[in-house]
Amino acid sequence: MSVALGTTRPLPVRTTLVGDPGDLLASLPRTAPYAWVRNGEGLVGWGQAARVAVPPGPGRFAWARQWLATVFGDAHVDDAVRTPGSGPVAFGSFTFDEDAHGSVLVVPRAVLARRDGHAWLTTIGDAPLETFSPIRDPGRISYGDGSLSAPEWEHVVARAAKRIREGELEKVVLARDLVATAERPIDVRLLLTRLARRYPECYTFSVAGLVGATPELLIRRTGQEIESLVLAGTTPRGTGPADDLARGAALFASPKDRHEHECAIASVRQTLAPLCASLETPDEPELLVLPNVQHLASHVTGRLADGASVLDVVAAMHPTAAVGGTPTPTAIEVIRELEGMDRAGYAGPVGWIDAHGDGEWGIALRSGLVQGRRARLFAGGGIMGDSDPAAELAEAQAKFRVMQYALEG
Ligand SMILES: C=C(O[C@H]1C=CC=C(C(=O)O)[C@@H]1O)C(=O)O
Repeated sequence: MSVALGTTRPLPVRTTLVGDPGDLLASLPRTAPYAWVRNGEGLVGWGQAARVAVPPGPGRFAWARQWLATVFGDAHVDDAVRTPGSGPVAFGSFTFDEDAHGSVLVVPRAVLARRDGHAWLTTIGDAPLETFSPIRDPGRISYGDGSLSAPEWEHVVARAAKRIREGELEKVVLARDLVATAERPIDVRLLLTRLARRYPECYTFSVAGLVGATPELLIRRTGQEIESLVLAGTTPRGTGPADDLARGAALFASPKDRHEHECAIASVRQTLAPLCASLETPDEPELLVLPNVQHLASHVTGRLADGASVLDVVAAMHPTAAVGGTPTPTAIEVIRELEGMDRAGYAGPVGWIDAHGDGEWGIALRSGLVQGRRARLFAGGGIMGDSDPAAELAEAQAKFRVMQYALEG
């Protein structure tokens, strides 16, 4: 059934190879751009062939999978490319909290993609597509506190650390929001272009107003193969190469950060193992150096045991301890109690899925929710018993810089 076209016609989908399209993001029209781009490769989409608000609740991923099965199953597909991301594709963003409204799936009317030197275009329907319009600058940006001021948030971090020391839980990830207001409406394409240029190693994404550049790959599924990049443990960049090196070494040697990272790896291992015939997790993390921060990073790979789709794997993994905590149920309660804000799609799964269940989903970090002239920016960090509130605030400020740069250039 074709939902957005308002008819009971199946979606007529056509994918063809195209010549090098250049910068994928440069093809996007102004309204509702969808994107998942890293190092110049990925998928961008525009228009809407079908869209659904996923109802909140514990069954939301199963509901989404069912909806996708209906929309994709009924489509008339002419796919000359037959690769992950060809044929009909849905972009999605799920709220961090399963009880929150705001999760969405969209099948764009056009998807332009590039991988390994090949580019392809998928279109749905015959109606003319919106064409490119010039990108406009949003003008001066001013910032205000979101739900908590910086000192209030430091206080909340101290309370969480105390509860960890008292044994209630092992780790919790706390975040805060900043509200950015521009002089003129914010053109998401400008943010995407700046993010992709400055953070090429990250996944620059845009789905239904949620925009960012996340370094954290929750899961990529290509046939039976899966990959994940687990991040936890962070230090801001230094003042120069020597300071960077010293900070990186200190991060690597920090028991607090290593423990924080081990919690994140353990949660990923625990949720992936039952789904996999084989699973490889490294013994030691590596350093991932980004323009604003350095992270402890572990690259996880595996082979699925059966035909689970990428969304099934997302459902099993979310929320990992990199954005929730350990143990997960207690951490979620503490987040609801202490943060005092709705995370919306921040720290939730964001990405794309095709009709064969392949796809790539990240954790929506270093992101903001853009609406008109306003954007709510989010950043947080893993809190342990020995966390220093001032250091956690500095880490969150460093993470905010990603979206502040996207807004201001
Ligand atoms: C919660 C965030 O980062 C997570 C991912 C990587 C490193 C993290 C950390 O070191 O605290 C966090 O777990 C954020 O960017 O808002």
